[in-house]
Formats: sequence, C-alpha cells, structure tokens
Amino acid sequence: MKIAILGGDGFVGWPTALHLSDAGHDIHILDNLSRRWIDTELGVQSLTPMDSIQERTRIWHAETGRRIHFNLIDLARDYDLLKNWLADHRPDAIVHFAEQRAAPYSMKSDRHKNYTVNNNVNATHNLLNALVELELDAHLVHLGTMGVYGYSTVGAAIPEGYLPVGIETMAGQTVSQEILYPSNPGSIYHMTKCLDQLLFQFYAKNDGLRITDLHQGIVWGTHTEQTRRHPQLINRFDYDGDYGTVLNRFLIQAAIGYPLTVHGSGGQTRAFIHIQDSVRCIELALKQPPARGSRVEIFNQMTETHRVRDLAEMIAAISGSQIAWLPNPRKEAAENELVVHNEKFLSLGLDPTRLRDGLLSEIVDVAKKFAYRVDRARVPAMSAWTRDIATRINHDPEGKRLKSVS
Ligand SMILES: O=c1ccn([C@@H]2O[C@H](COP(=O)(O)OP(=O)(O)O[C@H]3O[C@H](CS(=O)(=O)O)[C@@H](O)[C@H](O)[C@H]3O)[C@@H](O)[C@H]2O)c(=O)[nH]1
Repeated sequence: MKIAILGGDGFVGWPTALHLSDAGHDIHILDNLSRRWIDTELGVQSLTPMDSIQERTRIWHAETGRRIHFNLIDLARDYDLLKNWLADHRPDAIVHFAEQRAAPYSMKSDRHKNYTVNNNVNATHNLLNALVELELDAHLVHLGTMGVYGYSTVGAAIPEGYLPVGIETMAGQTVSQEILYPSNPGSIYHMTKCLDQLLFQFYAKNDGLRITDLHQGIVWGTHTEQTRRHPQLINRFDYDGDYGTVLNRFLIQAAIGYPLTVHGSGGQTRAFIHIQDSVRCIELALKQPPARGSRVEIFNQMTETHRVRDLAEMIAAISGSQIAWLPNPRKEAAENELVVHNEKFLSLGLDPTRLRDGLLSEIVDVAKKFAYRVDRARVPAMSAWTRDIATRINHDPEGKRLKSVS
C-alpha cells in the first residue's frame, strides 16, 4: 500500500514508518517538525540523540534499500499544501499522528491551550475535509487515546468505543442503542481527542469515510525491531516534566538516581502498551479497514493496566531507587480502577510484550546508556492543571514540592 504517515517524525510515528516500510509498504511522512520546535521552546532534548528526519530516512535507505519520503507540511495551517499533496499522491491509507500529544504541555498556559486546540482540531478537520473534497477513499487510522474514556472511580469495564444503552421512548418502551462511550477528558489535550471522535463520527456517517480510531494507552519503551538496526535510526525518548510519560520517566529517574516522581498517592491506574506492540497494532488495524458507510471502527490499543505507585515500587525494587511522593500538579482522581476490553487486537493475533519481560533491558540499554544527556532540572513536572493547584504547589512550605521520600 501507499501509506501517508502524518506526524511520522514523532515518538510513535517514526517507528511506525520504519515498521510499515520494512513490511514492504510505500511510506510518505508528512510532518511540520513541531515536536522538534517544542523541544527548543522548552529547552530540552530527547534522551536519545536524534538525527534530522532527512538523515534518518537516508540511513534507512542505506540500510535497507527502501525509501521513506518526507514532506514538510503543517496539516493545521497549510490546508492547500495538504490537499494538493493528497491529490497528487492518492494514498491507499493514512495514519494520523499529527497532533500535540502531551497533557502537561496542553495545560501550561492559555497560549498552550489555544495552540493544542487549534493545532489538533484543525489538523484532523483539514484532513477529513480534504478527503471528502478529493473523493479519496483512503482508510484513515487515527491515534486516539484511552484518556477519552476518563478515569471514573466506578470501575466498570471499558468497552471498545461503544456503549450499549437502553433509552426509554415516549411510548414507554425501552429501545437499545450503541452510543460512543461518553467522553470524559482530563486535560485540554485529551479533550481535543474527544472532539476528534465527533469529527470522525460525523464524516463516517455523512460522507462514508472509512475511519479506524485507536484508543491507545501510555506507550513505554524506545526500541522496535527496526530502530535497533542502526544507531541513527534510534527513536526519541522524552523524560522531561511535560512530554515524558510516567513509566519512561521512572526508568530514566532510576538510571540517574533521581527519586521516582509519584504524583499524589500514586493510586492512578492507567493503561500501557510497549512501543513494539503499538506499531504492530497499527499494522493490524491497517489490514482491517471498515467497509465504506460503516461506523468508525474503534480499538482499545493497550495491553495491561498498572497503578502508578505499583510501577514506582516495582522499579524501586529493581533499581534501589527512592520514591518521592509529590503533591499532584494535575486535577485527576486520586485512586481509580481500570478494566479495559482489548479483545479485538488479541483476536487479530497481537502477542503482548509484558512489562516484566522488557523492563530491565530498557533500563540498562537506553536509560543508563544516555543518562549523561539528562538535565536534572527538567525532570520535575511543573505544569499545574488549575490556578489553585499552581498556588498550592508554589507555596509549598518546604520549598521543594515534596511531601515525602521513601
Ligand atoms: O512523573 C510522573 C508523571 C506522571 N504521573 C502520573 O501518571 C499518570 C499518567 O501520566 P502520563 O504523563 O504518563 O500520561 P498522560 O498524561 O495520560 O498522557 C500520555 O498517555 C496518553 C494515553 S492515556 O493516559 O490517556 O491512556 C496519551 O494519549 C498521551 O499522548 C501521553 O502523553 C497520571 O496520573 C500522572 O499524574 C506521575 O505520577 N508521575
């Protein structure tokens, strides 16, 4: 297939481009390189030394003889460029990662909220709009998030996208219907993915677009089979307080002897998936396009759930690290249960990488190898969800934002 990978320079986009190229597909990356600009804005860099996208694709060609094409296009702002590119290339499938993906970054300031909403919603809408206008019947696979479901304290199992409900009619009868699972975002970033869901629902219904939405959990790990092939193909690894996700942060913190930064009681339960499984799931989803005219296909792209404090304790036990119990900069349930249905990918043959299988080698191979590149000052998560929380954190009497270390 000819596949366009929108956001193919990012943390999941790049290994996906390599994986699909390796599988024989004709890969075209469209990216505005915003993630690299945001590194510059924040004054941080990937833990792993990362080459330019042009250099990465040159190395891939030298290693494999296969070409990955790169196009500098901003989906949210360059509608005509996007439309012209789609008209010229008419891909068979499109994988859409081209959104600002960090919840703390989206909550940093009013400017960051605006940027995240404008960028994410416009990128998705421009794409859908162009597909209709060009009568392009490409299968669109979108990287959504488990965070659209929210983290209720009720603890009911989360279905794959749709919830069966009984609605009482005027005549007093109960009719059953399947509705999109009610959105319950926990950040501006997560909210944009909820808005995406509505855009997809409308365009699938109105124009018959074929859309798959992957509700992905927190990705951990760095390497995939293809990124290991050459040092310059290495994936990015974020450890800072805005873009680093919890498990990868704990791994690098353990490697540099920094107390593991648990927010609140660490009772937050979240869904996880290894980067290798993430790229496999995308390939599986591409092989299962929904029929034209059918509703949006939704998969829960996660393989296991963990409580934050259990992860911290597991890594502390392996590495001897201390745990720092910090006031939570986010507004989120202090404790939640999470049971998630993910049978669709398992039935398509996904054989999950379990946390325990991959954890130690991740610490040794990546975190320790590149620990010298860490700026410890960029480890704390400083983005507060509300003004009240910001005030509370900034007026921490100990001046260290630390509740206790154990
Ligand atoms: O040092 C830290 C960092 C995070 N947390 C806690 O860990 C949980 C997860 O935080 P995260 O930063 O790992 O994940 P999140 O903000 O939810 O976002 C990440 O995971 C999402 C999947 S999910 O969480 O919605 O399933 C993706 O959509 C996003 O792109 C990705 O950045 C939160 O309760 C947070 O308070 C800590 O305790 N300590």
